[in-house]
Amino acid sequence: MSTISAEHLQALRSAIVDKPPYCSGICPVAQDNFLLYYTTNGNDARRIDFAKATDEELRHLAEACAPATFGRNSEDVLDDSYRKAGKLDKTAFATNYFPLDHAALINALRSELLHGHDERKPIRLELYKLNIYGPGSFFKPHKDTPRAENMFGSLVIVYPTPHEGGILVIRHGAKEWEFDSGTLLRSSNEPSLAYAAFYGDVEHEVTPVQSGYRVTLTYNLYFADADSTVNDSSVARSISGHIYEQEFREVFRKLLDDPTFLPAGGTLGFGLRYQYPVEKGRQKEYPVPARSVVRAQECLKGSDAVVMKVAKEFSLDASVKALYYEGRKQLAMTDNFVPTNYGSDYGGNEDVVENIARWAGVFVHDVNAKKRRTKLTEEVHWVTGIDKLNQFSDPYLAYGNEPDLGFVYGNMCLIVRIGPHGARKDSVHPRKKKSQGTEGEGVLTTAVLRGYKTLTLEMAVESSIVANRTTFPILQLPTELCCYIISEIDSPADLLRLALTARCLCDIIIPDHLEYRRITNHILGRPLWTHLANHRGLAENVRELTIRLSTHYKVPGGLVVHRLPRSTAELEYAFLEARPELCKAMRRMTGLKSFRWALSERSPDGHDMVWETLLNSCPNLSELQVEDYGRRIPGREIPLFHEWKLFDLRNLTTVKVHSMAYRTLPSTPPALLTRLQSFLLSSPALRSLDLMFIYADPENARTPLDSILALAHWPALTHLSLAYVSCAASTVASFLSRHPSLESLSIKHDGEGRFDLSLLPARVLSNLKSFEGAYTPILHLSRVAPEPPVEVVKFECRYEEEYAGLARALRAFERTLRRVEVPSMGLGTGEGAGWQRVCEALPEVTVRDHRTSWCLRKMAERSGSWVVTVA
Ligand SMILES: O=C(O)CCC(=O)C(=O)O
Ligand SMILES: [Fe+2]
Repeated sequence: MSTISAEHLQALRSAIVDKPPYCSGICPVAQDNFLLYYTTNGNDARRIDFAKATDEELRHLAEACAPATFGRNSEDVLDDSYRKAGKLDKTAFATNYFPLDHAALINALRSELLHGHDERKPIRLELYKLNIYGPGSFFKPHKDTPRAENMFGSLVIVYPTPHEGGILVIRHGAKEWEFDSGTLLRSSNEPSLAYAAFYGDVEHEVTPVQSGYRVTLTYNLYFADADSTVNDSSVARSISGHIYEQEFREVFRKLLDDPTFLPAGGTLGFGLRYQYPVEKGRQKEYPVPARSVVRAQECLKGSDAVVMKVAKEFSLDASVKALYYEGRKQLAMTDNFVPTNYGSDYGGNEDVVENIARWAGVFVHDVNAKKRRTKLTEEVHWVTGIDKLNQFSDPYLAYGNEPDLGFVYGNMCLIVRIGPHGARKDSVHPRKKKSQGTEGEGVLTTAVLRGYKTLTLEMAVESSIVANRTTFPILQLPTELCCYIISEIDSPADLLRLALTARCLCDIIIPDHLEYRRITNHILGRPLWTHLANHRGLAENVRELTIRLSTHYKVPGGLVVHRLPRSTAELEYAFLEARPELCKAMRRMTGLKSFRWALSERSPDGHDMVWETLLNSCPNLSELQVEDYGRRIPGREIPLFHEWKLFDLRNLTTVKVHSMAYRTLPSTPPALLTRLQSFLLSSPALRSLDLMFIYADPENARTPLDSILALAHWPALTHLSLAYVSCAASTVASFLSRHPSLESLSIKHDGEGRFDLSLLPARVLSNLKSFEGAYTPILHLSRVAPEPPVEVVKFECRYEEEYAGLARALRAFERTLRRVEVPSMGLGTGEGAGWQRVCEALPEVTVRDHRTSWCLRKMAERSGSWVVTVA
């Protein structure tokens, strides 16, 4: 563990006391630069020379002015208890003073206000207003309204008209500075103007003028062009800024030389003192912009810039990081913002922040480190605290029974890593060290390595690289190859792990891949379809596309909430309009593997446009999940579900088809089975099958699966879920005997054993881990899977008496059973007592009740002998 004394921290802290967030001074100008022409009634103009203006002339100017307004909540308001001053808009006057003509002033602005990269950027001034503060005029504390993304501050020029008071007070953090233009100008022997320039995010006020007139010109300060820089190295250096920086440098150098200061190395944290932009604005036409901490790092201001500059001079590893909070404690620290909107990838309602730390960064000040048994904890010694300036909150989808929005809170900070005494120049960087080993063990997962090794092998063959091919460092590969490897990785979790091994990978993987791997959108979320259609390279990175019926959706860059049309007719129309755009986007998704669609709209062509697109443009599609909640509308020619081209798709590994399309049809349409049969039988690689068809009379109508199950052989099948089906017991028995690989089996609503397990040979399902079904099949379970690895049983209860039998049947699984789930427990009946019986028979088992958890919780309180989890 690194050590640091309170005095050491204090020494640094006092050396980094806030650098003033403004610059000010006086600037000599030629005698004839003080002229102002202003209109008096819209047509006539008057001339005033501020170098020798009389009181009478100034009073006339004040009378020509309108009362000054100010911005409040994006409105211009007039309120003379807040601001009392006169103003002229820039169309009402002309001056012959142009600040840009005065190199001394501009150089002072650059060198004192701007830092690093920004110091050399060209700046643009925009004249904003003329203000006149007569006796009693003032402007209460405020921040100026930013007028554009590249506006960084304001400049105030004060004419040399005698005045007392009207002091500009600037505040930032707990500090305060004064710019007393009246006194400054009085002290000058040559004709001069006073100036003050400050950052946009600092608070300032003008105290009441006691006597005379204070006349100002205000300017907005912009970067002229964010990408170009001025190649003029003769920028004047501000003496005061220099002294300040020098002091911090000296204190820091002394500490680094001191063998008692972090003898074994360690990490210093600095709260940022200014607010920074983080949006990279990469995806201009798309509403959700990409963010990066690097964007903030490029434009550090004031003391933040000094810390960074000095740390870099000492070759220390210094960078801006993102911090994520658990409650009020910082918990995870990452090299960049981590997209939090992966929903189930983050374990749903589980602790998102903990996962951010585990996957994407390090834990900081982690009180639970022992419990988590993680080595990724980095102790940060905070030199200065973190305030709210750069706080952010990121939404994520929390999956419970219904997806819900959750928020993760975070901030940014500046981190400086320091090496052990004696090797101070080699900064400590735990994560980097890790990835310098063999392919970053423990960070890269098998999927990454698989892609990586395949590639290096291919390269070796192609270019006869023989030596040391398995430790080929990924970062030395040409960018295209790197991208190729990245595109081989499907899992967002793996992508994130790889991204966080190096900043340059982060910049490619997060915005271009991670954000696009899984997309969930409403079909009417058209900006996204257009965006994907226009960006082939990004669309190719989509692996999973979900179109569902909800209000919020995960799209690249974040989550969006769609407001949907109210009426069905409007919705149908909007839907038909949007569908070609969806298809256009899908045509670009050549890497798509999974397509999920929860439908409610019915369409006259059975959505064939969508299925055809999948057939023709998505050769890698292996997963299809369709939930059709649409109703048949009487009198409308709409093809029956089984007629859709959906059933032309082939070679799938996961198929889920739930349809309520037959809710209004009296019985099973035989044609469905022919299409369904050829569809399923041409998917020999099937691993997961989930079928449900509901008919008008769900108690009696069942989908007969005999002909399909008699022929099917899916050697890889592990998951089978069937609802509202029937099949002869002998067919069931032979089908299940042919599928010993099954790990999870669910038979719901089969009308009391129409999918009858009674003839099943003993021990056929020796891999079964999870079973869901009614009472009768559960009674057969212990015979079918006698060496029971069964861990989860879901149960639909129908009669009171069944509980006793259930308790007995489940005892066979006592050793392995972890959970019993009760999907549809009713209230009020004798069920409570029944469940109590089951639970008492299985004291180690968790009972999970999806709907009426309060009922079980009540019982748990009473009995105290069993565990209940609330889903
Ligand atoms: O006149 C000054 O010194 C400051 C004026 C000001 O804060 C403003 O116009 O927003
Ligand atoms: Fe202001």
